[in-house]
Amino acid sequence: MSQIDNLPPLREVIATHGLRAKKELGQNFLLDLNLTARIARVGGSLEGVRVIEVGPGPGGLTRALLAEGAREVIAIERDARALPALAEVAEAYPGRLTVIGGDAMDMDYRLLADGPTRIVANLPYNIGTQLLTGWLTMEPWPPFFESLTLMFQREVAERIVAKPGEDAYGRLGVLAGWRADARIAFNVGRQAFVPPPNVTSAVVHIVPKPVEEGLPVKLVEQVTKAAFGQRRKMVRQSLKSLGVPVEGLLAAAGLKGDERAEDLPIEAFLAMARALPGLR
Ligand SMILES: C[S@@+](CC[C@H](N)C(=O)[O-])C[C@H]1O[C@@H](n2cnc3c(N)ncnc32)[C@H](O)[C@@H]1O
Repeated sequence: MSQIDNLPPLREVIATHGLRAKKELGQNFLLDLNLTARIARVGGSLEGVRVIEVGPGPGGLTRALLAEGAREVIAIERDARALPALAEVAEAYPGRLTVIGGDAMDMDYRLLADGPTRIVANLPYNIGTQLLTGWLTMEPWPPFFESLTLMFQREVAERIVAKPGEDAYGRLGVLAGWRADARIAFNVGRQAFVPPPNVTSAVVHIVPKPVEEGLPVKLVEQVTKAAFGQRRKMVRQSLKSLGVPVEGLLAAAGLKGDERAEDLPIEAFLAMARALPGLR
C-alpha cells in the first residue's frame, strides 16, 4: 500500500512539522500504511463507529482509522507540535476528526463516547498500563466502549492475556481476565517504529464481558495486590498484609493456604474479594 489518502507521506509530515521523536512522550511512530491499516481492522469493521485514539502524533494510525471507515475519530494528543499536522488530517476528512490537545491521563472518557465507541491506540509506553487499568476498572461495567485495540511492549501484552500458572500471570491478568476477553492480535517488530524501541511490541485486543454486579473493583484489587505482593510465597502468608483473618478468606475461596497466587484461578480472587467486607 503506497497511499490511502491525498495527504503527504508520514516521513514528509514528520519533517515538515519538525516532529523529532521525544523519548519522554513515548514517541515511537508508525509509518507503514499496511501495518496501521491492519491495526485499524483488528476490531472488525469500523463503519458507524466512533474511535477514541490516544496519542495520534503525526497521524499515521489516525489516517488509517479514517480511511478504514470510522464514522469519526476523537484523538487526544499532548504534544502541541503535532497539532498542525493533525489539523491537515482533519481538513482532509471534513467533520470526522476532532483533536483534543491535552493529557490522556486527565480525560473523562465516558464524556467522549457517542454511539458505538472503541478505543484504538499505539500507546506511549510510559503510561500504557496506567491507562489500561483505568479503562478496565471503569464503573459501571460493561463500560461505554465496545473494545480496546492497543499497542504495548510484548512483555506487557503477555501480562494482560496471561492465564493461571503462566509466568506472566499477575494483577493485570486477573483484572483483564475477570472483566474482558483479551488476546494478542499480532506482534510488531522494533523496526516498524521510528525510532525503534528497545523491545518487540504487540497489539492486544480486549472486549469487555459482563461481570457479577456489586463486587467492587477495589476489593478485588486489594486481594490481588496482597496475593501477588509476595508472589512466590504461599497465599496464607501473602494475604496477611490485608489485616483480616486469613482463614476466613481461604475458606471463602476453598483454598488450603499452601497455594501460590500465580496458580490461583481468577474465581478464587473474586471469592476472596466477596468475603472481604464481612471479615473487616
Ligand atoms: C507511541 S507514539 C504513537 C504515535 C502515533 N499514534 C503512531 O502510531 O505513529 C505515542 C503518542 O502519544 C503521545 N502522548 C504521550 N503522552 C501523552 C499523554 N499523556 N496524553 C496524550 N498523548 C500523549 C505522544 O506525543 C505520541 O504522539
